Amino acid sequence: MSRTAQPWPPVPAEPVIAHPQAPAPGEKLPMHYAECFGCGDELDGGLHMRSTVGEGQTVRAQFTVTDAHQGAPGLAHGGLLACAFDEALGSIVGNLLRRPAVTGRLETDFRRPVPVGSTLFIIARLDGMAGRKIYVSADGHLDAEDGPIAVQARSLFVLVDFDHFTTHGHPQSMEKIMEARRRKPDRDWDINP
Ligand SMILES: CCCCC/C=C\C/C=C\C/C=C\C/C=C\CCCC(=O)SCCNC(=O)CCNC(=O)[C@H](O)C(C)(C)COP(=O)(O)OP(=O)(O)OC[C@H]1O[C@@H](n2cnc3c(N)ncnc32)[C@H](O)[C@@H]1OP(=O)(O)O
Repeated sequence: MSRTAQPWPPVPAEPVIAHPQAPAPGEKLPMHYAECFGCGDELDGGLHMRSTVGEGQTVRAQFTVTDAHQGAPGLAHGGLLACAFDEALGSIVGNLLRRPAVTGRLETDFRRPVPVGSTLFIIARLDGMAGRKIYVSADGHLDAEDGPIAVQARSLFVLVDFDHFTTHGHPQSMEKIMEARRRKPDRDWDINP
């Protein structure tokens, strides 16, 4: 149970309808961009997270805390934990809706210390949708899928179209992700919703 007093979603929301070609439960999800700090395989210092679709519109992700992730001695830095949740929540939105979206708001409750060497088993879910706003949340269980909850997060993602990335990002980065999409057209996303 969250310690946050506000209801969730904070506005009247409809159930989120997953894309008809969304990956099925059990499917492992690919990285969405090789230079993504959360999932990319080209950044030595990245989190290298991978996720899998779970039952009932959920995504499961794991994040193992190393010495490189410390804030307090021997404990994970809270900002990095928030990043791991942003990744898991972005993954559920991007992969189950197959539409581009960005994080508008992310709130975290840190309920237990997360030591170096431990693994957070994150389960993310789609909570509701209101226009372009997608509400999602996640629990992070310590060291096992049924371990105690150490971190919880709630987030608002806002659907955007691809112009968002061409307008605000770097053209060469966008070309890189578009090339990867061309190589796997079955994994293409719906754009310009
Ligand atoms: C990241 C994807 C890369 C490209 C790949 C494409 C597809 C992805 C597919 C798979 C992805 C798989 C994994 C992804 C993993 C990780 C993802 C990480 C995601 C990030 O790490 S991403 C970086 C951080 N993120 C930003 O860099 C956003 C900066 N920001 C903006 O770009 C604008 O701010 C924007 C676009 C958010 C909204 O701007 P806008 O002009 O389009 O729309 P507007 O302002 O009208 O907001 C519309 C409605 O949302 C409400 N709203 C907005 N913000 C709110 C807030 N904070 N609190 C409460 N409500 C809020 C408004 O109140 C309004 O509500 P209403 O409609 O009811 O009036």
